Amino acid sequence: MTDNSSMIKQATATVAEAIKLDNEKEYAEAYAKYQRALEMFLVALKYEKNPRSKEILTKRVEGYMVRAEQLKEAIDAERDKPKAAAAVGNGGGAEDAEKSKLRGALASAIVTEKPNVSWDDVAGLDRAKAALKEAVILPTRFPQLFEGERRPWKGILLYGPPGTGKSYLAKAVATEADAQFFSVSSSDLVSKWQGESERLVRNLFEMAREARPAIIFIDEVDSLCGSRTDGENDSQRRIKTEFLVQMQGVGKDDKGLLVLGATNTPWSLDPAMRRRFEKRVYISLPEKAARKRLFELCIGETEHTMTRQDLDSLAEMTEGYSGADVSIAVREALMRPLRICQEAKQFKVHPDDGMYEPVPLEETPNCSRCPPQTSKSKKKRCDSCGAVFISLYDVEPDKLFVPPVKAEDFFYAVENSNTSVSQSELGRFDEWTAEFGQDG
Ligand SMILES: Nc1ncnc2c1ncn2[C@@H]1O[C@H](COP(=O)(O)OP(=O)(O)OP(=O)(O)O)[C@@H](O)[C@H]1O
Repeated sequence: MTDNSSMIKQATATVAEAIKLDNEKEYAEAYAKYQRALEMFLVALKYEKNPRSKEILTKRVEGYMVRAEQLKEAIDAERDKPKAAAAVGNGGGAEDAEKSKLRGALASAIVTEKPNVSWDDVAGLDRAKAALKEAVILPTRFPQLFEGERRPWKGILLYGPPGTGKSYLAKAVATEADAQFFSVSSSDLVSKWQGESERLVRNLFEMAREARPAIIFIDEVDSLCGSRTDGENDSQRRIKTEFLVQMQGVGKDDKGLLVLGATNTPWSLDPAMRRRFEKRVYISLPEKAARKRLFELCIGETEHTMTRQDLDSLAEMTEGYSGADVSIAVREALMRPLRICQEAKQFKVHPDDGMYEPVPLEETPNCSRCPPQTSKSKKKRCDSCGAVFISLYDVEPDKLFVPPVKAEDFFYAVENSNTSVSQSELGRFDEWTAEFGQDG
């Protein structure tokens, strides 16, 4: 018998015990057994090669998850009853204290304040924006659009190469949505809260449910729900199971709760997890028009002397760049005037306002009559053109004229930069999109 079939056999035996306990109304024990069985089934799923068997197994796992979720709700409700009574009597018990400790820990792992990124700050990605608006804006603003069988998306996965704006888009959702936003990095959850993580996950969902309408954003969702079970320890498996159970609840009847996930490696997601994200949107490298917009956004209000045509050429030259690559090239270009200031050995004085403008090193001297700055001759001013031979630190701070950034600064920065995403990586995303996703 292969290892996998023995794992399935064990899981089946454990689930049989869970069902028996369930029938005997021993719900807490039944829940624990279901969880254990689910952990084993998930490992088995990972190693199952036969697509048909995989599908059957996934359906079974989902069925058990539904039951585990129902039991959890019943157990929680039962547990809350005496707690509510105790709260009336003496202000809460040990369980409350533990819960608030966990929530305190969680508060440091989640970001709830609103960022300041609007839809317009995100270049391109129109279909992704439309899907997110459908999920988070329309249901609260126009609930009548979601009557009958038309239900908003409950789980959306943003996937794509690094630096394409997945987290940035999530920030736009947080800014624009009229909902409480909970943002967690799953690598943080896993690494910082080992042992506690599964309860933290449960509390995270509880807090979000209480705060509905709410959005839970999980960055690097693959590190929480990946299928790479090699080296995965018990605690990680339990987090994953808890997450799947919670997500199953979201898929069912959690009105007003959206789970937004982001990953650079969608293929490493557990199949069961992948199905929880019913909408999977590819956040691809930006097209030319989006790259042009990215240049504009990254330059913002900074003074420059570029024409529309220069911008067009830059957008053309940066094919294959991610949004993050473009923003790094722009930052590089924006720094070039600072370098001119720092390197300058000569400044021109503006006759109208007395401001000092640095002369780029390669353009010195300013005129043919400028005195040479040798060890013998140290004349500080040119009588002919008025250039002054000083360094940046000799200029009064309020007299410094900052040279605007020029097109050549951008061309230089782009020519000296690189794309961070390889063709082979892109191929992998295309394959995954064809099988499981859709273009953003
Ligand atoms: N479409 C875009 N519009 C505007 N800015 C973008 C866009 N894509 C990337 N950027 C810029 O690049 C930076 C990095 O993007 P972000 O962190 O959102 O990428 P990511 O896809 O989440 O990457 P990773 O997967 O590595 O976390 C952003 O802070 C933003 O400045």
